[in-house]
Amino acid sequence: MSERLRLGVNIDHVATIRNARGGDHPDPVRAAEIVAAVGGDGITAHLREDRRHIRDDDLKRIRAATDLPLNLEMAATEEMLAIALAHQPHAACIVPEKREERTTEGGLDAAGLHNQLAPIVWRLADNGIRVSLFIEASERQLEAAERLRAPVVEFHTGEYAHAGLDGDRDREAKELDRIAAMSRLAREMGIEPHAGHGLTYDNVKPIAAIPELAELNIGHYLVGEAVFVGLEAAVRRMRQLMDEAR
Ligand SMILES: CC(=O)[C@@H](O)[C@H](O)COP(=O)(O)O
Ligand SMILES: NCC(=O)COP(=O)(O)O
Repeated sequence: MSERLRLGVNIDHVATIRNARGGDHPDPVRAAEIVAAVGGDGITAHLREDRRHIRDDDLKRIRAATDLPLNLEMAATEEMLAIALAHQPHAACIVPEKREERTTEGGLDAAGLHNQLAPIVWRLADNGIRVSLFIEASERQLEAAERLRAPVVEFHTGEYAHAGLDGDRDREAKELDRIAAMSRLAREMGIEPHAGHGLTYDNVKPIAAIPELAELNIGHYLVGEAVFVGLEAAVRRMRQLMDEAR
């Protein structure tokens, strides 16, 4: 099952740089256009409740500027549901959100939050939006995703990335094994597995080599690299590493 692994580029942190000065530059829409031109498979944007990077009008402009599928990352709230229904992204990835966190620290507790998630997941699905759940790679969370009838899960690769940064090879290998095993299980359950968070040129290949994974979403590192080499070159290089891994 080693189909071409899709690359969704998360452009949140182009907006972070823009917002540092409160103006219009750099525009995440321009980033989305570059991703489309260079052969990226999708745009990911996380409309945080505090609007620290992507803002509501960015979604509208991104939708208008490119035909690439938009994967909207969102908290499971009525406010975000209404925004998703208004903008009709290709996919909505439900993520956990804490106002005070620096970034998304862990996976969504799809098991513990079933009753809160179900109406949101099902209304998105009823409106033709492909729902993904951003979860830890665990059997419990996969079973919860199955109960919620989510067609897609995205495994949070943050722990894998942190283990690598800490130089803890055992933990890194354990995390990788866990993501690989849960990717296999997801396929057995008929759920399409994706992965993302904290992926870089250095750590992407073992993840990209997991044959069951259909998509990676990568953002912060690519935007950081783009400062040095440009977004086009950064996306091309990531694409090349992903292709080499398969
Ligand atoms: C859910 C997720 O992993 C992304 O949203 C990504 O981390 C970029 O957004 P933040 O840096 O705001 O978490
Ligand atoms: N869902 C993960 C994502 O979109 C990108 O995460 P990161 O590469 O910005 O850490």
